[in-house]
Amino acid sequence: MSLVDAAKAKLPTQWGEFEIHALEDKDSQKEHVALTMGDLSGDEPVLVRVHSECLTGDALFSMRCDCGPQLEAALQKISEAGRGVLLYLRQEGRGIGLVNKIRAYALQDQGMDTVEANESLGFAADARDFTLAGRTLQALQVSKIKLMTNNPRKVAALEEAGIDVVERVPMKYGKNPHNEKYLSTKHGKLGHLF
Ligand SMILES: Nc1nc2c(ncn2[C@@H]2O[C@H](COP(=O)(O)OP(=O)(O)OP(=O)(O)O)[C@@H](O)[C@H]2O)c(=O)[nH]1
Ligand SMILES: [Zn+2]
Repeated sequence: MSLVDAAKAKLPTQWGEFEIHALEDKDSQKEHVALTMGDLSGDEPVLVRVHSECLTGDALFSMRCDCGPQLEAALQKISEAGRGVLLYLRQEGRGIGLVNKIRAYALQDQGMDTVEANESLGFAADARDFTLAGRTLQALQVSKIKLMTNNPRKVAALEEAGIDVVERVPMKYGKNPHNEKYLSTKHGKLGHLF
């Protein structure tokens, strides 16, 4: 497999101590991250968040989306369970990269919704390769999970990749006046369950 669990170390956070795994994807040359907590072996399903990179929302406090609050809520839930995995996948802008995401934001500033903006730039509404999530979990030897998401495509893609998703845990966090239209488009056009 081209995805290698290349290095790991302790990662203390405000939600407790995780183990950080740096994963090297030899195909795309991208470096992904998995934060794990507790013993992941055994038959009990593992609580998992598959999070796509959003530099603006995760690190720069943007209120255009719900990514930052979802990221924090996921770490909180894993810490409460004492066991789980957060995959941080480098799929910025639903796979179109940072520069194109900001171009898409500029089009949204002129009135387009998030799907129209992607399409007008020549991209699919969602350009992510979700098989990566399955490969990452396989690299961590996790096969039975409770998935924290509102996105049914993530559930389907993981099932297709051979991961047993026994439960979907809703992630409704971070709604605000600036992301209302974004969230309603996710629901109306991208199939998110809110
Ligand atoms: N192209 C584009 N990408 C966006 C926009 N807003 C947020 N994103 C990206 O969308 C992705 C959000 O990913 P996730 O948090 O995994 O969310 P999701 O697929 O909506 O599903 P959930 O698991 O329900 O959160 C990140 O890669 C963001 O950078 C936008 O307006 N345009
Ligand atoms: Zn975001």
